[in-house]
Amino acid sequence: MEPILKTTNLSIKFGEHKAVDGVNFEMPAKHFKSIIGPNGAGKTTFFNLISGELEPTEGDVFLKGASLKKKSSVERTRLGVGRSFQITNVFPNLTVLENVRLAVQSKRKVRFDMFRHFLQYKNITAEAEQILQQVLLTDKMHQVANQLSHGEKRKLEIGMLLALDTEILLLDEPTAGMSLEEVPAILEVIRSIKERGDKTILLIEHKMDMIIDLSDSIMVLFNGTLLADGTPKEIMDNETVQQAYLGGLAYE
Ligand SMILES: Nc1ncnc2c1ncn2[C@@H]1O[C@H](COP(=O)(O)OP(=O)(O)OP(=O)(O)O)[C@@H](O)[C@H]1O
Repeated sequence: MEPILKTTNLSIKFGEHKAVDGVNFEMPAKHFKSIIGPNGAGKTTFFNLISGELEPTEGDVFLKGASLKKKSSVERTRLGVGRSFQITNVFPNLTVLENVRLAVQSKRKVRFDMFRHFLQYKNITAEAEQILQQVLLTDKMHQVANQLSHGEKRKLEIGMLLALDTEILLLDEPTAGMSLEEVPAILEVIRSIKERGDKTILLIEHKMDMIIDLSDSIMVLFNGTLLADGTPKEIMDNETVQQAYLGGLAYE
């Protein structure tokens, strides 16, 4: 079966530095793949190349066999490649519900007009509330976004990504900067998305122990190159990975 997402020789140079270097990767639909690798390995740059924020120096990205070379990041989102929002894309003075409602609206490409589209407006609100339930933010629905804790902001980012309803979710370190108490809730949110079974998920995570039992497969980036790609067990048992990465860095 055609992989849903594939890269061929994907590479980008910043000056003389190859941040992503000839990466060939593919994944089937509804698969959960994690990307690990030490600081500066090229993980976020790899995401930026897939989502279209950066243009490759060489190589290409394919969605269901079709080249994305000429597609902007907005077009890629429309085609089904969703990248988690950074909190900077969230309207800080709007409530959590209002933010998610706007993301639902943007997916539906409708203009807000409460009188002419009252029914549609109710549908959008219902969908936004359902998403907030999924990301465990129902009790914060009416709170202004900039008053959320760090962990809650990350849940909101995931909620806004879900609102766009893309087939593929690119999640860049959703637990970054979180306090230890906040981590289980975000992992629960991710697990529940996986268990619904309708998304293809690519997740960058630093902390190996967090993703072992979530992932169908794990790929390891090192100095911009793809060092290994396999089941969690294969990656744990891989000697090159152990030497390059697991020898201390993964649990730092
Ligand atoms: N826009 C840019 N201009 C120049 N160099 C860049 C740019 N973006 C990334 N780099 C460099 O590319 C390399 C890969 O960075 P990247 O952020 O992708 O790594 P990472 O694996 O995501 O690291 P981390 O785990 O720390 O987030 C680094 O050496 C970084 O300094």
